[in-house]
Amino acid sequence: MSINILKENNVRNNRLNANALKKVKHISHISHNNENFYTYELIQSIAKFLLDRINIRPKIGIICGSGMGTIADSLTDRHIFPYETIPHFPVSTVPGHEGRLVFGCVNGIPIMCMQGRFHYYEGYPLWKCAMPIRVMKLVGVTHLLATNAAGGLNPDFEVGDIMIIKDHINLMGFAGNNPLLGVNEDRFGPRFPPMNKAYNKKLREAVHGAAKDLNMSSIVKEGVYSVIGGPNFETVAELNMLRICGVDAVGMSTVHEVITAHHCGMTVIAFSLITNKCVTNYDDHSEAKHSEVMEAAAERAPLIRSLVSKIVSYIDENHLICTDEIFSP
Ligand SMILES: O=P(O)(O)O[C@@H]1C[C@H](O)[C@@H](CO)O1
Ligand code: HPA
Repeated sequence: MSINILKENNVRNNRLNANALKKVKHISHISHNNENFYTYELIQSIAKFLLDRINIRPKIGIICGSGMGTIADSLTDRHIFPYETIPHFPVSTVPGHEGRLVFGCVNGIPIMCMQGRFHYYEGYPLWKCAMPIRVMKLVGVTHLLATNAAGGLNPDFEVGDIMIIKDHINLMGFAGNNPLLGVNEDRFGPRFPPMNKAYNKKLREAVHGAAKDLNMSSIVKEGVYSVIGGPNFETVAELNMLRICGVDAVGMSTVHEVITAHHCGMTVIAFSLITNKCVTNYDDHSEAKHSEVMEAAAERAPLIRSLVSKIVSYIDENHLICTDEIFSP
């Protein structure tokens, strides 16, 4: 390669790096600082910013998993806030996560929906990934429905199955990483929140009921979700270890949101769409791919929308029955 071409390449690379740095600086999201700078008052100001601009008061929050953004697209009377237009919000960087808050209605019931979530592997500390849950809380949301794409580890699970999450194993928590790290904000919840009832039993039963009504019981399962930090998919040995530990599906999200929501007294229901079967055998040459995850999500989009719509109606009609499981902040 001639000296001139090398020089041109250098100039070009420097320009690209400078642009990337500018973007990172602009979105100011790369931080591994353990100090949660989202004070109660700052979260209040974000909630006020949103409430000042919408005329609905949602009690139900939804988080769209990878490739499941059509849940938000199907809301009626939508008011959309791209994350970069909301003060102090991080931005989404993952394909299949549009990166906006969508307010609107499902069956006339007001909803606050994250069309795109934040993952630890994007470079955000967990307290930052989970911050929108506290915004939901101060907007008035009492019930959270979290969805995600996950790899199926239980050999009985097929691609396209939906696993209602009955419990989780917080692997990142085992390593000391938790969205509640740092000084506790008592106005959100207690220093040491219990987690044995994180996934509301009545709502889990209601989802089975909804699945039955929709004739989809055969694809709706229940199980334990475990979170890894990502972004790499798991090794064979890691997956075999998780299976021995009782894990049915593995993913890279949701747990930090559920912990934060349960901490501040929200009632939680969550489900995983099984988008790929985990490779637990060295002779199996298939590999997990994000494109496959997105395809499986697109395929199931209509069924997921129907299920979400049933769950939302159930919560709206019955939400008072769950208040015994809420501890007040
Ligand atoms: O946001 P979710 O948990 O649905 O996304 C999963 C985990 C990774 O972000 C990605 C891998 O394909 O999908
Ligand atoms: N592992 C982790 N996260 C995932 C997977 C997986 O197999 N599929 C979708 N998200």
